[in-house]
Amino acid sequence: MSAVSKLLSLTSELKLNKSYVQQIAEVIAAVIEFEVAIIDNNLEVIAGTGKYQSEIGFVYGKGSITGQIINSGSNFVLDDEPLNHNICKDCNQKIICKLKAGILSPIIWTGDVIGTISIFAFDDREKNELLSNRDKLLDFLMKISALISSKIGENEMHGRLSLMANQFSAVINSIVEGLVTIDHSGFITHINKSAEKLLNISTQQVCGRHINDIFQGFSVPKVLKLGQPYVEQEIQYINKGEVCLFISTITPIKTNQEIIGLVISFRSIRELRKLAGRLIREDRKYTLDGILGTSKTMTILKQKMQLVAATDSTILITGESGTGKELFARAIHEESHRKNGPFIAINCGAIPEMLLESELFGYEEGAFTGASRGGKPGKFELANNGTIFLDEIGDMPMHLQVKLLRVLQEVKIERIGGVKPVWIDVRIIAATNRNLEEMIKEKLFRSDLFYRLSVIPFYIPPLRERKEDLMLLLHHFLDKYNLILGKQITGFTQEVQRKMLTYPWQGNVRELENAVEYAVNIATNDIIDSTYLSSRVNDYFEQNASLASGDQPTLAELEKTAIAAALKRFGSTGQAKEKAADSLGMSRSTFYRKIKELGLDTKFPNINKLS
Ligand SMILES: Nc1ncnc2c1ncn2[C@@H]1O[C@H](COP(=O)(O)OP(=O)(O)OP(=O)(O)O)[C@@H](O)[C@H]1O
Repeated sequence: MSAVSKLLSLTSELKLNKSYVQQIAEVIAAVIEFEVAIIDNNLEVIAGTGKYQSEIGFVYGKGSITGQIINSGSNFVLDDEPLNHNICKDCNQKIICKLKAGILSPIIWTGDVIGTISIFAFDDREKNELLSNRDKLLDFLMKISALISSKIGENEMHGRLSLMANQFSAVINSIVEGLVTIDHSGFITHINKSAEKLLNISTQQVCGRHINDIFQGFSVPKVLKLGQPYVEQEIQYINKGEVCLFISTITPIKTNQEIIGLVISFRSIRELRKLAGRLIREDRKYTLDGILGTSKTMTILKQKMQLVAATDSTILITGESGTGKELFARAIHEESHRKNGPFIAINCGAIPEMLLESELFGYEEGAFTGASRGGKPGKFELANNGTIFLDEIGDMPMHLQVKLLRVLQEVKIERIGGVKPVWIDVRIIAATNRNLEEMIKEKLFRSDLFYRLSVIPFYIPPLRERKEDLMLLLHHFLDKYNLILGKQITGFTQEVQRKMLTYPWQGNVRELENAVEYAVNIATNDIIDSTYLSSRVNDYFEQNASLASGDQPTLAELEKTAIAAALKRFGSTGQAKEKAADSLGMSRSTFYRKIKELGLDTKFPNINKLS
């Protein structure tokens, strides 16, 4: 017990062990036939026999002999009646005290006097006996006193150990890793809560079983022999026929250089992969560098976006669905000085017209039936000091287009039912996959709003127009889903590549990613062939049979023909090659690499002839 808690509860060490000290008192009294008293440092009688048993709980005064022994910490032999003895002069009990003689010994624990153990004589026969054996009895009491101290130490240690064990078990059970401990023969001694969950097994079912009944993939004797920790070992657990793979770390438990067991900590590989996939995705997300694309159009797009990110001008991003409009909008926000402010996205096409106005501009309390108490801020207010992304702006109803135009002109909003304007500092990025110019002609979109929004217009070309990006994305998504799903698929057959390059990808990058995820999920080979493509993709080629037929040139052939044609058209000087690369939407370095890979530079006689 700590000093603080002892003070708070006023519980002495002796009192905490009172049943033990009472037993001691009774044993001594039975052996030496004197009355025994054990009194703590609060001068309270904790245990005793005869008169002292009935005094348990009684507190003596400071002037009592015990009080003085506790103060001095020395043994004492009372060889006369209290009234005649100097030590008893300040005791408030001395008039009624019937003592004839006594021997007192302090109980010392961790250097402090925590009480006394005493034997007393109450008649002349006892007095003679006690005094004639004083040395032996004192020695005996000192030994008993030491015994009590060691028992207190033992109990305290036991208490501390069980507190530590409880804390340790709480820590062990709170960690996400599964933990299994085994003894030196490989029998399981303990598992934590996470292990119970991961193995779908209870402690009772598993403790006492051999580790190799549970895990396959490592040899206990080998680990015990080497005595080295094993890091990131793959181990297998078969649960009702289903194989679960874990990554484990195996650490020997040593005492005095001897290995007495092992701790196996493990995590599900599947979960780790999911985590890695998420981290990769999140890490890469939302910066212009993180947007994949090396085609000329994408490279220029990213450069321009980098430049305008620094300004506050309104941006309109157009492009088919799934081309990455929101991704670009987020990246612009991240590259801007507003990056520490909020990025608020709202899909104007997905919210019912009735709600869109209040979602955008908020409302005051009582603005309409059902309006929340205290009102509600709209997305514009929430985006203050940041960026608002108005997705599917082409779906915004006409009356809200008017209101939005006013916001753009006046940089302030009014909540529905509100009277005072709220000034906002928000950058607007709008996006649509609709042709706003056509909509203007059909009077479905306001031209004044269009011009206000498209201060800086960006068009993201569809995937089918940037084949170089398509191949890059294809392999990126293959790596990503290999990692997430724990597969080792190495690539795509020529036929699949050709199909991927020919398929129109109406859903663009989103659709491509879904197609790869689907294929990696169901593939059982290490290469993706046409059987692993979704029926949507395969149906397309069934309906357009000629597109995917074997008569079609391979990807490499297509590339070779395109590059050769460009070289033929522009020539093979440095400047000409640059123009040729431009015309193919390829970066210069890729173009040079391809020429080399395809053997076009020196081995293509026509080119040299034409240049
Ligand atoms: N260049 C790219 N690199 C990596 N991932 C991309 C790229 N372009 C798009 N994606 C991914 O494709 C998916 C669709 O992107 P996003 O939502 O930005 O498209 P969108 O044009 O806004 O679509 P919609 O018009 O349907 O709202 C997202 O998962 C995005 O991360």
